[in-house]
Amino acid sequence: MEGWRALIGSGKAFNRRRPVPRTMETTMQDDATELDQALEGGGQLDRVSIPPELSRAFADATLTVRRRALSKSVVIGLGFYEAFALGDAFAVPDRLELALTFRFAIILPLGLMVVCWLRRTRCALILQQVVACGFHLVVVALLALLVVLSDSVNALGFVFASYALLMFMVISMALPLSLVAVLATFVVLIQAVAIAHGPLMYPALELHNLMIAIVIIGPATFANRALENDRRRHFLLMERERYRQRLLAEQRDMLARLAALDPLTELANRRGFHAGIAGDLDRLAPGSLVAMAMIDIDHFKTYNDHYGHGAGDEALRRVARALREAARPIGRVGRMGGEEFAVFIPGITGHELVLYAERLRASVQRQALVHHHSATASVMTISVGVALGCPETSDIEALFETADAALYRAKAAGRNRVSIEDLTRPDMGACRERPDTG
Ligand SMILES: Nc1nc2c(ncn2[C@@H]2O[C@H](COP(=O)(O)OP(=O)(O)OP(=O)(O)O)[C@@H](O)[C@H]2O)c(=O)[nH]1
Repeated sequence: MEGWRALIGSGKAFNRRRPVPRTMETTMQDDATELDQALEGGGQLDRVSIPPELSRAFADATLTVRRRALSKSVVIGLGFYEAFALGDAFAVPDRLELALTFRFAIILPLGLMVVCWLRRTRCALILQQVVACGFHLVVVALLALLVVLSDSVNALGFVFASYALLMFMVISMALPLSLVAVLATFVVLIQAVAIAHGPLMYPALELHNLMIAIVIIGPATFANRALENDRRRHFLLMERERYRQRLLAEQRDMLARLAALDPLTELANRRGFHAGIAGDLDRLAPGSLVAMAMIDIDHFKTYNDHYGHGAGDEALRRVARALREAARPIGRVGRMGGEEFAVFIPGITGHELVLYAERLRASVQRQALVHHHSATASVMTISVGVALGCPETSDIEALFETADAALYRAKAAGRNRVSIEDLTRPDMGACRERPDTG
């Protein structure tokens, strides 16, 4: 059987592939175009829009990144809060004990609890964002309390620290802009209260508070938006790449199928037919026989000459349909070129073959395609040459050649008939026919 496969070549997969509906390909092209458009839109400040049907996928794809950003911001924030304990001696010398209590007895355990919770929880992202923001706001509130309670002017340094903290939160936590607005409002209000009750009774400080807020919140929001746009662009690029890969694979499949198909009759062409035979041989039970039928339409040239090429094409389609029907369920039909067809019949016995070949011949005659210029009959007919062989002892080339010779004999004997050559006869090979159970 090896020799057969070697001759048939490697195109085995073509026939087994499922046809892809044209609509799927078109849809994927449309999707890729929509993604192109989405990628083109959106500058640094304009939000890069995600097509509505992808918004869920985008949310899922960025969920891990956003969750990680939250716990990272709390961990990094904690590092800063504890490290800056050293500055308390300078900022609030009169409230040093309270400041250290805030940092180590409240902020540290609370922060650790929030980090643990953020890493474990699977609750809605917005809730996690609110909790993480809440933690940072507690820190801002405690610093503000120190400003209020301390008599040291240096305590006002905590106002600046709070704005630095706000900038860090807005940039690092991948927050939605609505939450950024709420967060910023809280920080500004807390600072306003702290300044109003702080150690320096200087009304202009409130104005400074607002100016600092604007200077900090503006660039921080810009950075937040730019990072969000980067996340969106990255997602869209990945999606577009995925669509294009799928489209390419579908187009490759379609090309392979087209390369194996005869466009006129939609039967396998010579290449597809050979590839199909390779698959049939793979599935063949050991010791089984196979047959090849070569089929040629009788007096097709005169049919073309008298009825025209268009009618000839239609006749070829009708013959192909008739053969495909008659060859079922075991035979594989292909168009070898011109008005020549072939049927490969795996797992058939000599006795079955006689009837099978006759069925092929009769199927075309039954079409009753009027052919008044045929020297054989008044309707279109075919001649069939069949070779029965054993894959273990003879090769596919020999089967084709023998079937061709049988076809020649059928033509010479008057056409519209079947001629069978048996390569499994004791003098020609070692295979034996299975007992005919029919
Ligand atoms: N309409 C049409 N005609 C085709 C096509 N391919 C080949 N033919 C014609 O098929 C005819 C084959 O003619 P011949 O090879 O002389 O055979 P024949 O007339 O059938 O004679 P016998 O086979 O000896 O019975 C030629 O006229 C080709 O032009 C095709 O795709 N469409």
